[in-house]
Amino acid sequence: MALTPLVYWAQRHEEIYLRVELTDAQNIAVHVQENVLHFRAQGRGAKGQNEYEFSLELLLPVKPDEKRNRLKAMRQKEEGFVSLKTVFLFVYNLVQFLGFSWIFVNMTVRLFIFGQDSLYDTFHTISDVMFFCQILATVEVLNAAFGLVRTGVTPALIQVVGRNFILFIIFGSLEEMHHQPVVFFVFYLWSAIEIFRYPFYMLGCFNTEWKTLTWLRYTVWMPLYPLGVLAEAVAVIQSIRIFDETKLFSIPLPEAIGSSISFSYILYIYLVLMFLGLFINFRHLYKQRKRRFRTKKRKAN
Ligand SMILES: CCCCCCCCCCCCC[C@@H](O)CC(=O)SCCNC(=O)CCNC(=O)[C@H](O)C(C)(C)COP(=O)(O)OP(=O)(O)OC[C@H]1O[C@@H](n2cnc3c(N)ncnc32)[C@H](O)[C@@H]1OP(=O)(O)O
Repeated sequence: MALTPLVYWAQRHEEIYLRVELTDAQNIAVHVQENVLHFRAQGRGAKGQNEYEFSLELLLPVKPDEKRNRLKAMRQKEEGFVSLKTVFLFVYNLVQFLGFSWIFVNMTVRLFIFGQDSLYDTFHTISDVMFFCQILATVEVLNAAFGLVRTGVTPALIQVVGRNFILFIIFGSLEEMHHQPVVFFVFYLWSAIEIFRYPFYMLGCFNTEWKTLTWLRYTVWMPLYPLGVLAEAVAVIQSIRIFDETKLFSIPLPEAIGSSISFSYILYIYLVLMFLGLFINFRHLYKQRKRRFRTKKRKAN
C-alpha cells in the first residue's frame, strides 16, 4: 500500500503552495479535479524509499491558470513561426548562393579558357540563371516589407528595381546589347558581392558568424557598388542610340504634336535616378557596416 508523505502548506490571497517532503522523487503525477488534488510519486520520504501518495480536498475548485496557458500557447506559436522563418530564409539564401556562385564560377572559368572572347557571349551563357536569381530577389523586398529581416524597404527596392531594369529592359529587350562586353562587367560585379552576402545570411539564420565572411560582406561592396553603377550607366548610355533607332517603347503622340516620344528620355531620367540610388544605398550600406562593427566591438569589450 502507498504511504502518505509529509506535506507542508503555505497560503497567499489566491495561491496555495505545497511542499512534499520527498527526495529523489521519480514518476511524479499531479492531477487536479475540481477541488481535489491527487499526488503520487516514488521517492525517499519519512518511511525510506517507497511509493507515496495523497489526495487533498480544497474548499473551492482550482481556477485554471488561463494567463499562463495563453502565454504558453503564444510562445509555442511564436517558436513555430521562428523556425519556419529560419528554414524559409535559409533555403532562399542557399538557392541564391548557388545561383550566383554558378554565375561567378562559370564566368571566371570562361574568362580563363576563352580570354577576351568570353566577354561577348556572357548574355547567352549566363542570362537564364541571372533572370531566375533576379526574379527571385524580389522576395527581399517582401522580406523587408513584412518585417522578416531587419532592413529598410527602400534600399531593397532600389537594389531590386535598379538591377531588374538593367536586366530586363536594357539587356533583355535589346538583342543588340546581348553581345556587348558591358554585360560581362555588370554580371560579374553583381555576382561578386552575392557570393559573400548570401552565405553570410545563411550563417546568420543560425546565429553563427565567420568573421572573415562578415568582413567581406561589409567591405567588398565599397569598390563594387560604384563600379556596378558605373557599368550599368555605360549599358544605359549604349542603349540610348538603339532605343532611338528602333523606337522600341516609344510613346506615340497625336499627329498634330509630333510622331512619338522616344524611350531615351526615360533613360536620361533613369541615369539621374541611378546616381541618386547609388547615394542612398551607399549611405545605407555604410550605416549597416558601422552598426555591425560597432556592436561587435562593444560585445567584445
Ligand atoms: C523606389 C524605386 C526607385 C527605383 C529607382 C531606381 C534607381 C536605380 C539605382 C540602382 C542602383 C543599383 C546598383 C546595383 O545594381 C549595383 C550593384 O549591385 S554592384 C555590386 C555590389 N552591390 C552590393 O554590394 C549590394 C548588395 N545588396 C545589398 O547589400 C542589399 O540588397 C541591400 C538592400 C542594399 C542592403 O542589405 P540589407 O539592408 O539587408 O543589409 P544587411 O545585409 O546588413 O542586413 C540587415 C539585417 O537583415 C538580415 N538579413 C537581410 N537579408 C537577409 C536574408 N536574406 N536572410 C537572412 N537575414 C537577412 C541581416 O542578417 C541583418 O541582420 P542583423 O543586423 O541582425 O545581422
